[in-house]
Amino acid sequence: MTEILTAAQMRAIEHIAIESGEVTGLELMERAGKGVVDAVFMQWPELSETSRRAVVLCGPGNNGGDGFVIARMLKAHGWDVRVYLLGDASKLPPDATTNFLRWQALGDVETIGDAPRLAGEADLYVDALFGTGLGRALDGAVLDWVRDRAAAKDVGAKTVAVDIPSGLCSDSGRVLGAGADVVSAQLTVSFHTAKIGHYLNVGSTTCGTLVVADIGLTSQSHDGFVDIVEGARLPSLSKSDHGHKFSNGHALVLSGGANRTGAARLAAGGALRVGAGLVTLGVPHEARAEIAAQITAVMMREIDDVVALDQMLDDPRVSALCVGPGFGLGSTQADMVRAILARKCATVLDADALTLVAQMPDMIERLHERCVLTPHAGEFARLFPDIALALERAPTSGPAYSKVDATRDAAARAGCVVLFKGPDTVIASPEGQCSVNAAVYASAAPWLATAGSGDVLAGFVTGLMARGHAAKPAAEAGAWLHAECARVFGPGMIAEDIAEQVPAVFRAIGVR
Ligand SMILES: NC(=O)C1=CN([C@@H]2O[C@H](COP(=O)(O)OP(=O)(O)OC[C@H]3O[C@@H](n4cnc5c(N)ncnc54)[C@H](OP(=O)(O)O)[C@@H]3O)[C@@H](O)[C@H]2O)[C@@H](O)CC1
Ligand SMILES: Nc1ncnc2c1ncn2[C@@H]1O[C@H](COP(=O)(O)OP(=O)(O)O)[C@@H](O)[C@H]1O
Ligand SMILES: [K+]
Repeated sequence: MTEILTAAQMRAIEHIAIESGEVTGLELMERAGKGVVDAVFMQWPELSETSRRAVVLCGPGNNGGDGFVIARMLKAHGWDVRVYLLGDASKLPPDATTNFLRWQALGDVETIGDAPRLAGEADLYVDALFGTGLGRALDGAVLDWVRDRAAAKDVGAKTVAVDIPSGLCSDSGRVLGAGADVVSAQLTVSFHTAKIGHYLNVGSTTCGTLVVADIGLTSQSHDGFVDIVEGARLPSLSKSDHGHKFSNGHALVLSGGANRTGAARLAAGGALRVGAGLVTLGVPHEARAEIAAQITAVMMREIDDVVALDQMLDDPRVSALCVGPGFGLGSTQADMVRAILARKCATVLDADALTLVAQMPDMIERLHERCVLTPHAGEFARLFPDIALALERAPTSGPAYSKVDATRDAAARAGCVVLFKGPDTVIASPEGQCSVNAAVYASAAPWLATAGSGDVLAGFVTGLMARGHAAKPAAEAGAWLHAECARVFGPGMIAEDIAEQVPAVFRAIGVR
């Protein structure tokens, strides 16, 4: 998996490289500037054909230093470049000072308040105001500029953000301050590796296209780093040539009563498609006929109460459970969730099961390391109201509390894996290992926003756990497959279509 970093982790990597003598800060800044200019010409080849007008906004730190490098390089391409500085040049950090002086030998530096902002005033705006060092909300002349640019309706102009759009917190993808004031970029060029904030919250909608420029730093993996889930790096999902159905696991999906069995059927279909050897729907008596009419390969067993459930769970071949989709919120359902948790079996808790856990104070303690909770934002807020509040409160300073922080805190409290859904799905283990399944940028999967798609995801994760995958890898693989199925199907997809795409997705990633 590819790591994404916090600002502090990036600074540490840079520090180690500089201290070891492998590279100087000035060399890194030069490569960063070149990375941005190369990416601009790659993204907009028409800009390299004739000379253009660039407006470069430089901040008081090293992000501003990158801006001076970019200004110099664009000038070398024959561009008309105007540079605007926020703050006092004498207070720039050393490498930024060097590049400020290099630029000064070529052109003027004006103050930020004078920076052009109206329609037609520039072909390219370079946002080198703040990068990983943003510490508080935009204000003063920068805020005015950002608001004026947003209002300018300047269709021809392009904006490239250096490292991250200014105003966006690089650890959380949240805009600092109570408003939504952030530079809106069509292209963002980050360095070495993407930052967590490029993927979470509004990060992906603010950055435009995200390009990561290699600046020659070596990767330094660390246990605490957050990963992006990638199809090419999933655990093997192939079936053994010599297996039989039971060796691929038996998943039990509990259904609700008559007229609300669709969710459990979607989950069961998902579990079967990802390769569980058998899938049984546990069905209350009143829903038997309804379900029987609508299943074929999925099996059915009547389960009306805890006694019947316990009998089923006495079969050691049942290797994973899914409870929650369309399940109901009555006392029988609550007792069944308790009975399931007592078994310490691989279990996905979704939808109504999450609401039951949130309603019963004793339930959270019963969760265990083989459980996966799959809340959307509303369910998350019911389960972990204080954590959700911290995530909703407008951040006044950076780094802001992020969805990664929230999911890690929730997993630690619950003592199990939490998969916090959304285009930026975050998966965390109680030990703090964390990954993001990012259905954004080129991997966007907007058609997943459809009724029942979460039920299919719960089924995918259950099926993978039934096959023997541990909770976190199953959650990661399930989330990735879910989004990839939606990408393969494309527009017009409904929940029933998701699992149908599994064969194509499996073939594409070499599963056999
Ligand atoms: N790491 C690497 O390997 C490489 C890093 N590189 C580049 O360095 C960038 C990081 O540089 P950085 O650490 O100097 O931080 P940066 O984002 O320039 O801002 C800090 C300054 O802004 C100020 N400030 C903050 N918020 C503010 C606000 N709202 N309003 C007003 N002021 C505010 C803050 O002031 P203070 O909070 O201290 O008062 C401080 O002066 C990184 O994003 C990348 O572009 C590349 O060159 C190559 C390799
Ligand atoms: N815009 C989107 N882009 C990518 N994935 C999305 C988007 N909207 C929703 N999803 C995914 O779709 C699923 C929806 O689940 P959920 O909210 O539980 O819906 P339901 O209860 O209708 O099944 C989650 O896996 C979520 O991550
Ligand atoms: K920036």
